[in-house]
Amino acid sequence: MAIRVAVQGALGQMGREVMKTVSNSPDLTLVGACDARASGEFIEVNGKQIFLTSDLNSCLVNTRPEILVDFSLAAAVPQTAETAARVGANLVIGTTGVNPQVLGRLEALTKEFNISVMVAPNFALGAVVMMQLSRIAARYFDWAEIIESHHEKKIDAPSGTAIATAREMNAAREKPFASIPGEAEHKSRGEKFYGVPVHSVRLPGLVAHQEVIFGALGQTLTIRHDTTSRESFMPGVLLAIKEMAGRKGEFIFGLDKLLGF
Ligand SMILES: NC(=O)C1=CN([C@@H]2O[C@H](COP(=O)(O)OP(=O)(O)OC[C@H]3O[C@@H](n4cnc5c(N)ncnc54)[C@H](OP(=O)(O)O)[C@@H]3O)[C@@H](O)[C@H]2O)C=CC1
Ligand SMILES: O=C(O)C1=N[C@H](C(=O)O)C[C@H](O)C1
Repeated sequence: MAIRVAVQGALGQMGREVMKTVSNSPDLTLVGACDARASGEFIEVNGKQIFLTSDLNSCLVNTRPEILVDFSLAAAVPQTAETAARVGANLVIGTTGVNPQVLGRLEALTKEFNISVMVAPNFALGAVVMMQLSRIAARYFDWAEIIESHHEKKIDAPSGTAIATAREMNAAREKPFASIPGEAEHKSRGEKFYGVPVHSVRLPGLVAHQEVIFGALGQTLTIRHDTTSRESFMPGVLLAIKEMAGRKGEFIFGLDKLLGF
């Protein structure tokens, strides 16, 4: 039987792409769509009429999805998750900027309501590989910096991918990354996350890009990933939907966990 899927943030750049992808997938059925901007109208997705509402609770109660996919706003995630948990929908969350306290609450919801939640800062396979390679390189280089570049409409900074990359690079090491004494006085040195300076660029013309630059005596190593279209995220989103359907009481952070890295 096809997996029933609803989308939160349905009118956004990612939400629209996810609705198209889900409705094109023979194993999935798009049953509901929710967005803060909706005013209770039907929208056409691949020839099918889907009811779009700003009332997530009524959307979920009426459509009973197995999975709610969320690409919306970090500030909205706690309420979205509580609402989904109360109707027993599992969550696949791609929204970034979600703080560790909220992640803790999401994990608690999996136990309280016996639902499963997956949060992934990046669903593009290449980005997941970039993070894995950065984890490996972090063991051998004492110096590292991250430059992440995105479209000018991105609200959060730095990107969720950059924060997760820095955290995992730091966790892969036995000692902190090296730094320059007094560098905190210079804003242009970026903001440090887990000891790694992160620099955020926002420009029209960009989609999503990240460079992780490692340095050592007489050499640098650059690991770079470029997203040129939001289609890049869709295979990862589909994998997450299929993997998370039917799971109970699990909390998973990162697509790498589903790829067996
Ligand atoms: N994990 C991944 O692989 C990826 C993650 N992202 C993340 O996904 C999120 C969305 O990105 P993107 O689609 O580009 O952003 P958009 O701003 O295009 O879309 C977000 C949508 O969510 C709506 N929204 C805002 N608040 C709420 C709410 N309380 N309830 C319901 N809907 C709401 C917005 O409405 P309004 O415009 O009126 O605020 C908008 O329609 C971001 O956090 C981004 O970083 C993006 C790409 C890939
Ligand atoms: O907002 C975006 O566009 C993206 N956000 C995610 C992030 O913050 O890491 C993933 C990707 O970089 C695109």
